[in-house]
Amino acid sequence: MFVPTLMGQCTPEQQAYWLPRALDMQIIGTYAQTELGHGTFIRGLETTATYDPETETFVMNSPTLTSYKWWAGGLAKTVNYCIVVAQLYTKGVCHGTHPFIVQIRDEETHMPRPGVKVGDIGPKLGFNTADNGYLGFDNYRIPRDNMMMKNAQVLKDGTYVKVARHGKATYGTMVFVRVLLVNEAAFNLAKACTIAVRYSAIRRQCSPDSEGSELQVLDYSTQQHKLFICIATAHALQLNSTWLWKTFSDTLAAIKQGNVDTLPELHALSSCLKALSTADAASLIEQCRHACGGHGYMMSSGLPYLYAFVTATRTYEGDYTILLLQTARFLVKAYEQVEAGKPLTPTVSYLSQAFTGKKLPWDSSPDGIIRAFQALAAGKLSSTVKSLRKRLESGLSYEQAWELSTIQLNGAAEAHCRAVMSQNYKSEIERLTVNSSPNVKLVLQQLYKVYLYYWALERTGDLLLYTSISESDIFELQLRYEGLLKEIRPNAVGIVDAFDLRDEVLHSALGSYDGNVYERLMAEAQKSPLNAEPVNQTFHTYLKPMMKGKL
Ligand SMILES: CCCCC/C=C\C/C=C\C/C=C\C/C=C\C/C=C/C(=O)SCCNC(=O)CCNC(=O)[C@H](O)C(C)(C)COP(=O)(O)OP(=O)(O)OC[C@H]1O[C@@H](n2cnc3c(N)ncnc32)[C@H](O)[C@@H]1OP(=O)(O)O
Ligand SMILES: Cc1cc2nc3c(=O)[nH]c(=O)nc-3n(C[C@H](O)[C@H](O)[C@H](O)COP(=O)(O)OP(=O)(O)OC[C@H]3O[C@@H](n4cnc5c(N)ncnc54)[C@H](O)[C@@H]3O)c2cc1C
Repeated sequence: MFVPTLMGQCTPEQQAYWLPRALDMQIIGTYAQTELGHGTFIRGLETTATYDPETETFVMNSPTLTSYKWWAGGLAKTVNYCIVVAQLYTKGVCHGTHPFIVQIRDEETHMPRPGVKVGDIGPKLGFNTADNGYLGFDNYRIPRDNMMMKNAQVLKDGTYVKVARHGKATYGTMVFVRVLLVNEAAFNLAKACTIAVRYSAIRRQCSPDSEGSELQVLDYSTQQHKLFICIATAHALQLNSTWLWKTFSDTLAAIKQGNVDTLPELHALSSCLKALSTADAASLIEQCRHACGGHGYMMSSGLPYLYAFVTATRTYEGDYTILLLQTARFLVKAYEQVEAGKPLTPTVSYLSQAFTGKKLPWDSSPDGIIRAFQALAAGKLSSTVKSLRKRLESGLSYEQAWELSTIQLNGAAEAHCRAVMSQNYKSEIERLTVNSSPNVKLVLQQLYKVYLYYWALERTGDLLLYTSISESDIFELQLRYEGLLKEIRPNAVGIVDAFDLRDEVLHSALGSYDGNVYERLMAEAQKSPLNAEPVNQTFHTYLKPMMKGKL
């Protein structure tokens, strides 16, 4: 995040100085925004940068324990510079949070600079190869030029000048990384399902009739139900990530031309897609582990590591709930635009036809299911706005009414995001397979249908509320879903092979291409230090004395 922030928040002159040094690794940096006391609420950060016109420096301070920076990757022992987000004070006025480039260690000795307190935050659920750190300042001075001045400047005399056209321009790196994380979620989920599907083709368990041989566990319908949604979701996330990247690039190009009109929609999209893709990837990776039984619990399966790595993405770069609430803000505004008869931006344009007051007629075709997801999102949004307004009418402030409605707001944002993802999944497959063979088309269509049927069946309660779906429609959809799993089964291993992930990347005894699962599990077990000697010394120190009653 260090380099993208240099690119996004520095003036051209600052970039010319800092970027070559960072890209050449002459300096190593990190992004230190979160503090012990605040991560989500950026405006509540406590680190201060107070401008002193006498010396033309900023004085950095950590006034409280909770103001210590906490979490930045590589901060503890690796980096010598970091981007510090701090409350800017000049001429006695606080201008809110701004980013600064701060040298924290000597470039030769790597010793922390006087006035800098830096260390490691300790072991975590995962990410233990990263030295996430803490950082505090005691009247530590940095040159005025180290304020990142693309979006706001402090002149030599201390005058504050706002440059950016959008109030949240300094949040740009977070938006960029949220966009990248959707791709990251797809990649890691593809790894997990490659491991679990390959293993399920090797693993045999139980024989339906006592005479016959044991079945590959991949032949069980419940196993297919666990795994094929993982494959389908990996594709859904990958295609949505490519689409989101294009939306991001288009917005960035517009911003460079001085047009910030599409930023709110990009923020709403990157927020909900980051939230849903990381949450879905983490829970489906855990599902892949379940699908591998006991061996999935081994570190050598690769799955615990993948889970620990990906579950963090649900939190960092904006917590799941917080980001869905950002999308909800955008949706409530879109609702008001529909009421006022104003035009809508592309990804919410479906709302303009959605508030008919009638249930959408159920249609079980893929397009029909996508329309149903849209109706569901619109229905939830409409009920949420009603709740919000009822609370306002009862005399509550907007903030109070909003807070009480946040469970529903999150539900509406999740439904909206699912509708957007489903629509993109379908249209991207159609776009990308125009020249593909009929077989490739067929398989990809089977996968997106799995995605649509799975989520329709997961949301039958909502569909009953907002569409005319009947009990027999649900029954018919369930049978269709189960039939689809059987159609996919013969190609399942081929489909995950097509992710084209090398054994070195999978790093799994269960998921290697050659399928030598048991040999690899045994070889990995041999690496345990406990296998280095026939009798461990703890036998003599503790067990034997205990057994002889001498402890
Ligand atoms: C290139 C390198 C990265 C590679 C990554 C790729 C793959 C990963 C692979 C491996 C990973 C390895 C290492 C990475 C590990 C960890 C890195 C982690 C880093 C971090 O976590 S950095 C810290 C991130 N912190 C957050 O995300 C904090 C979350 N909080 C916020 O974003 C905001 O504070 C908020 C909660 C959204 C709200 O802010 P606030 O100032 O209070 O504003 P509001 O009053 O709520 O809203 C006002 C207004 O502004 C709009 N808004 C808010 N944010 C944005 C935005 N970003 N852009 C545009 N507009 C925004 C908001 O919608 C409101 O608009 P209104 O019109 O409704 O008023
Ligand atoms: C592995 C990892 C790496 C990280 N790397 C970095 C880094 O390099 N640089 C950096 O600056 N930060 C980093 N972070 C910090 C990360 O960005 C924050 O942890 C994240 O933004 C969440 O903020 P928080 O920890 O303050 O959670 P909190 O905001 O305290 O969240 C706690 C709970 O409260 C809820 N909550 C909070 N506010 C509200 C609200 N307004 N409405 C409803 N619910 C609310 C949340 O949903 C959550 O359930 C990293 C974190 C992790 C786990």
